[in-house]
Amino acid sequence: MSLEQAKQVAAYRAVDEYVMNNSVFGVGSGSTVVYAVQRLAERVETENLKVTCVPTSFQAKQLILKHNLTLGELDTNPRIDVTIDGADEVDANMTLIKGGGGCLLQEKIVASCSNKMIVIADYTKDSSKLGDRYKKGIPIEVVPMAYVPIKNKVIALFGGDVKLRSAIAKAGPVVTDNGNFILDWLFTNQDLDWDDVNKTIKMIPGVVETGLFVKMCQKAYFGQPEGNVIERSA
Ligand SMILES: O=C(CO)[C@H](O)[C@H](O)COP(=O)(O)O
Repeated sequence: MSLEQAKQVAAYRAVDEYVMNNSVFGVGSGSTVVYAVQRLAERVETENLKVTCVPTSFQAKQLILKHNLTLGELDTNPRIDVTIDGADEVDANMTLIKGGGGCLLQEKIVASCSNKMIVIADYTKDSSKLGDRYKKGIPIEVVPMAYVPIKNKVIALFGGDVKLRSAIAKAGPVVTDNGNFILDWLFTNQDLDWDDVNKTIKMIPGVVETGLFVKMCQKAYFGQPEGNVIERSA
């Protein structure tokens, strides 16, 4: 079974188990979420479900519109029943690294407004400790004018290295949906207290959000190479 099929089985399982009629659904971002929205669209069609979808990015909004699902926003739907999102890595304590796709800020806002946050991922995201498998570091969204001092402060506080994320189809840095830059912090100490790290980095002026999701996710589904799905709960 391919990696794509592993993503699909995890996404389908989560949507089948968690999305209910007359509910508000937070739509995460990334390649795995594409399968979740596909499955939701099938269920809306066949079961005539009424679901309002709140996006976590430009990509998520486009997915919702493409499938003719009902688009909502936090102004009108400040409480979300369940958000289903991908992750770059999930550790044994259900701490997540998110933001590989650069959408961490809106993803964290929507997750923070959700009664439940469910992660869907293929088996390569399942780790014991953060950094075991995901080698691109922890994303930090920053106000552009502050990226150099923030980079220096993170290194002074916690070590490792920090890279400004470069765009691929554009010269220069990635600019997020919110007009900010992304720093990727390549940490070397895997035994840090991630709750403390998250809070400390967030206090640096100019930091908008970190890709550390601590105590936010209740359940993760990992699609396996054999086609089965492994579940982990917080
Ligand atoms: O956090 C994210 C985007 O900001 C994604 O959820 C994360 O990068 C996983 O993406 P994919 O499902 O493509 O592996």
